[in-house]
Amino acid sequence: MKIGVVTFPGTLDDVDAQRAVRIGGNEAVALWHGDHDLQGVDAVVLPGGFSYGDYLRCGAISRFSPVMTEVVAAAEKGMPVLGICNGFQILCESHLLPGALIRNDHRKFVCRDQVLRIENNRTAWTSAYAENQEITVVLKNGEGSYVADEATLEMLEGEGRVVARYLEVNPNGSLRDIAGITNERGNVVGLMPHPEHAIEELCGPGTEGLGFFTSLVESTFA
Ligand SMILES: NC(=O)CC[C@H](N)C(=O)O
Repeated sequence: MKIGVVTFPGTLDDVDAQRAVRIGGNEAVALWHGDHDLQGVDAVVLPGGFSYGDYLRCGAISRFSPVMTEVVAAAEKGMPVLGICNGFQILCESHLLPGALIRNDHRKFVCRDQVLRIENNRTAWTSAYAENQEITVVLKNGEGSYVADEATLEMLEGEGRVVARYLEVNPNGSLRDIAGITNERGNVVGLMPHPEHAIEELCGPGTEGLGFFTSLVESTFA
């Protein structure tokens, strides 16, 4: 599959995401924030970083990039989109996912290996995992605390749309330990931790993040 990886001014993890896409058996296509078309890709990854310097709120400016008009339109038609960390923030700002990411409750940037439970393996990006599989990946953010109103949280829980939950430690004050969510259709996933940094034994905490990049090959969304 051809997976586009978008670079915004200030993006940090686009090259790692492209590498993860390739190691996952897909072709990586570099997309730019100013692009007006998606070059025929089958799916898009919005990678982590500090797009537009995190001004206003993380992701608040990127949401208005030309490429996001295309990504939102394609996602609404069912194209798989994965937002990692800053990408998750952009997806919430774009209203492709509900809720928001706000400053960590302890007010410090956090960087650690984080254990997660994959609670929904029926999405385009998580089908390679077993239900409730526990994985360890990297977490690094300043504004990673997931918040939503009670009704939205109940809806997400009731519809099984919590994709991943923090285990052992809640690193940022996210409500209900939420680390990642999906939209109703399961094609759009936002995840605060970074699976693209856990794909090779040589660096990072093992290879348990790779499933996010191999799922699409087998997925019914493909
Ligand atoms: N690793 C990231 O993508 C960081 C996202 C964002 N800049 C934050 O600090 O929360």
